[in-house]
Amino acid sequence: AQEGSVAANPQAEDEAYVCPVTAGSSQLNLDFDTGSADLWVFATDTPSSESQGHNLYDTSSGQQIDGATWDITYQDQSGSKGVVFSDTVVVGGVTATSQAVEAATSVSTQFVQNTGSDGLLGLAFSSINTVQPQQQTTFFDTVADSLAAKLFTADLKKGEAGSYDFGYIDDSKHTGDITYVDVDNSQGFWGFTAGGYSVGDDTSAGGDSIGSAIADTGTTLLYVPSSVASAYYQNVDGAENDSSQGGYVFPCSNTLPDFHVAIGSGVFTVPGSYINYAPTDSSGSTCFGGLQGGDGQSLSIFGDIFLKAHFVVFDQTQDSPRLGFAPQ
Ligand SMILES: COc1ccc(CN)cc1O
Repeated sequence: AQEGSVAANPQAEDEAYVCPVTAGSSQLNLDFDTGSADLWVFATDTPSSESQGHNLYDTSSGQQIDGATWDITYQDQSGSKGVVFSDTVVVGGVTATSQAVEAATSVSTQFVQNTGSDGLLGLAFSSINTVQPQQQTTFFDTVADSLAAKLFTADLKKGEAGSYDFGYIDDSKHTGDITYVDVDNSQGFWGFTAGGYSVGDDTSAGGDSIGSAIADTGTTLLYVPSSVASAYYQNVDGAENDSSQGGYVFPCSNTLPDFHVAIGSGVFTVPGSYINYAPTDSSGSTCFGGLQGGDGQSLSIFGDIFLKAHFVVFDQTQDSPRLGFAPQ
């Protein structure tokens, strides 16, 4: 049975986490994204005007899947599209033979400009893979039956390398028990129900329920209902929701309060220091919040700001999928 571990390297400001992957004969740094289900890469098929500075997948090592194409658009309206090859993909020693590797023939500027990422490796459910006419499986689904245990874990960290493990739980990476909650994968995501929340020294997480949420390693920040974000920033001197900046900003001199949320039988904390995300400009006087209100969409997105404070188990060992959360 297979098992393996790969480093999750933070990009600047923990904007995304990239992991070394071998696809065919090519070494690539891919953004592991539990919010999508396509493994797509910058490739020798990508226009050179769009691929400068990126490691490229050499499509000559793969077998092109005849007639297969893909086209993906993300929440932030970035996206890419292209053709599909079958090749061997290795992550932390775990080998997927005949894995669909989606080679980009067009990539949006956000990805072109982020030369630290050579593509994405989707870890959501294969039901939302965009390849047509035959939908393909994610890396995890491709190897799942060969793993010692049908699960993977994410141990992302603030400002330093963490890891993704496949096929086993490394109990040295978490403290205390793992709290498991049911997953609703009807929309292809690792969906769960978040309970009440609280702010600062009140660790009760007794407030209004946050509701439906997804665990999304491919989203940088933590997006909650606007009422929750508003209640949080009532506790931050000088905070304002500045549409020209894209959300809540505040004087960087603040010490931000912790954010606590009930999930299943547990209460999970995001340190206030994690919510003091980054300065909005080089003067460093105004800072952008790591916790933001959703733009009206119904799902809360528990992105890296939340995930990097915890050890998270993405578990398909049971009859239905579940998520596990533990303090690191
Ligand atoms: C533009 O950068 C990205 C856009 C979308 C995703 C997937 N949530 C990951 C990214 O790194």
